[in-house]
Amino acid sequence: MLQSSNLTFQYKKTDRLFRFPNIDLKTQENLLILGKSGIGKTTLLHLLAGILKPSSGIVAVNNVDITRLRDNSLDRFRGQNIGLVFQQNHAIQTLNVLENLKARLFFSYQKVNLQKIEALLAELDLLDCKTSKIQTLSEGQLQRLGIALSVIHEPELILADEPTSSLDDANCKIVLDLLVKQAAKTKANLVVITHDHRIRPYFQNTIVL
Ligand SMILES: Nc1ncnc2c1ncn2[C@@H]1O[C@H](COP(=O)(O)OP(=O)(O)OP(=O)(O)O)[C@@H](O)[C@H]1O
Repeated sequence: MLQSSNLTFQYKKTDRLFRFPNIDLKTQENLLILGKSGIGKTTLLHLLAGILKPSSGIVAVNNVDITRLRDNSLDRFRGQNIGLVFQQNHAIQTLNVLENLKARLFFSYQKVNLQKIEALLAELDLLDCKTSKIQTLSEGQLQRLGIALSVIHEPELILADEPTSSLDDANCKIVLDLLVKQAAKTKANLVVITHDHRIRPYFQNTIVL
């Protein structure tokens, strides 16, 4: 469950104060946040992930107000409860696909379960490249690895930043289907921010910033 209320944010040395609409998602509900470039979508996503601290307001993930957590507790909470899908690939280049997923579980304070990793890789059509180095993967494989890294630890909340904007219609559908399916499997809230209106039909809730 994700809630935010009265969220405002101001970057240091700037005048602009962002005010964001309240969010209240029940278990398994998903949310699409739409808005034009520069409106503050990534800023809001970073507030929901606890990467930025708001100037005011709260963000509660599974009833924990993450704005009140101190650095170590916040890192730990985020590692265990939040999965982030970035536009750019965030895999560790010196590790192969399997090692990246093992590392992700390790940093989430979870036991490394090879069967679980391989099952997810098979679902995302990545099993054949489990020992491949990151720099040898195709764009599509990298994208699917990004999804694998964001869900392997079965987070309560999956946050995705523009996961489809550079994709053609066929790949856009593949990525969205995977995200929605993975979120449903672990009963997670899925929040996607984008300016890509093609993905609107996938979502129960939409906020336009
Ligand atoms: N670290 C920062 N310091 C000062 N201003 C910033 C910082 N990061 C972002 N901004 C400004 O805040 C505004 C909102 O940025 P943000 O990245 O949240 O927008 P966005 O809606 O995600 O845009 P886009 O769709 O282009 O990625 C922009 O005007 C940006 O220049």
